[in-house]
Amino acid sequence: MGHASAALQFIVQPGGHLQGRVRVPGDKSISHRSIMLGSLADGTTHVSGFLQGEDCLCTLKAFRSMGVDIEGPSASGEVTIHGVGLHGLQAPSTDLDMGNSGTSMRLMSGLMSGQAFDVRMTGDASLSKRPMKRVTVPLASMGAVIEATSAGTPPLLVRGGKALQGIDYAMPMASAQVKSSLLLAGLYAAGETSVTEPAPTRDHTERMLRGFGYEVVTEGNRIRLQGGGRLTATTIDVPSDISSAAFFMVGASIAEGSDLIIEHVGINPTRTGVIDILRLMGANLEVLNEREVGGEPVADIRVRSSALQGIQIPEHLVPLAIDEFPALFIAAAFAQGQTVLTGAEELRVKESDRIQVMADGLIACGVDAQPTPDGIVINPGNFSGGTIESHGDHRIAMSFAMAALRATQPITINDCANVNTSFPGFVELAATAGMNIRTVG
Ligand SMILES: O=C(O)C1=C[C@@H](OP(=O)(O)O)[C@@H](O)[C@H](O)C1
Ligand SMILES: C=C(OP(=O)(O)O)C(=O)O
Repeated sequence: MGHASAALQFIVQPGGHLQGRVRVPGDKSISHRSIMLGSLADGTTHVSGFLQGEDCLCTLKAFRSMGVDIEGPSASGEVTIHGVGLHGLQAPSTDLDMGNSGTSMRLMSGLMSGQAFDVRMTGDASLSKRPMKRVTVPLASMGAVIEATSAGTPPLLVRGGKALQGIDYAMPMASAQVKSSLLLAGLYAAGETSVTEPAPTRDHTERMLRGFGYEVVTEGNRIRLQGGGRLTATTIDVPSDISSAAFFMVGASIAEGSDLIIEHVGINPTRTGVIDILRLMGANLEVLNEREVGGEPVADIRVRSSALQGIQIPEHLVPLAIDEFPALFIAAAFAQGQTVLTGAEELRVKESDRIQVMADGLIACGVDAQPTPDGIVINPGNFSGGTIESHGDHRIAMSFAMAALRATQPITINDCANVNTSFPGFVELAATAGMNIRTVG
């Protein structure tokens, strides 16, 4: 992981529009969870539409190194997982490399806490700076023993052979990773584990556990399960990732003359904040052909260009669009009037500090962007172009690529190799849809 060149650049020429039909890769959150639960189930789980991004491949390799026989992924994203049962994992002979993936590190912290063996989990430079106390502290209160750096960052050494006890935990931040980590530890804990979220977050773990026949109760913002059950193998059809679709929603909204259909997008209501926010800004988005695929709602999304308005982003939408803010800041930069975001301090602890890094990039392009502790104020102006430092953050890189559609000068984006963590084939797909984008390095 992360061996691709850090010097990879995107060079995007200004102008153009997006048209036709595109299908973006599979959902990252669902792909991770399909490997985890499929590995721990009794029986054989078939996954289609699996995201072959580096993040999910880290999760897949981790389970292979713990003795799970996993076939694929095939070129079309088919994966077959021969589950070993909740107690069938074996000690890996090496550290588990989680690459750039916070989801892998945090969810696995919970799962590994319930195993009979020790595991050491490492990550790349970005992941090694991300906060893990948000999982290690509540897991410790369940009886887990996890060693981290003094700053509470990876590498993490998770000690095995500990008896876990269920807890009733009120999460201090709205995090699906923390919720999922505790629920996965709860599978191994005595009694009930319950997590209360301050605001709804993505519920893929709960849905997928139910899909594997495990009872999970959701009452308002409280989610609970009993330890000691079993998972039964199932079939998982992974929809396209709305977080990847978001770049194209923003690109088609800002680029005059665009008319794009993004196919088979997951529209789980805990993920659709980006649609709500863009609509509040005046975007022309149609949700077509809604259907249910393997327990997750899916639709085609038609996007036509429109004149966007700056808005005050409602705080309740923040967790429902958490990964889409880099793209939404680009939309705001081309809107009429000011956009204000608050209540989004979580953006500072993603693959980069997404508030600061986006503000720096917008300013480099000539836009007035003022970071605040928990958000940003964007005053759209003359968006010229320039050179952007993505800091190895995939979502920063793809967001600025889309900005070129309305910029007046070319945009060069540095350090783009990590686009492969979530969106392999981004450059090719963007070019097919009408962008003038190439890679160098
Ligand atoms: O559970 C998940 O799959 C994810 C949860 C979110 O993180 P947080 O739980 O830290 O908000 C999100 O940013 C991440 O890309 C994926
Ligand atoms: C925050 C993200 O992922 P992770 O936390 O898994 O690294 C993301 O993909 O935007």
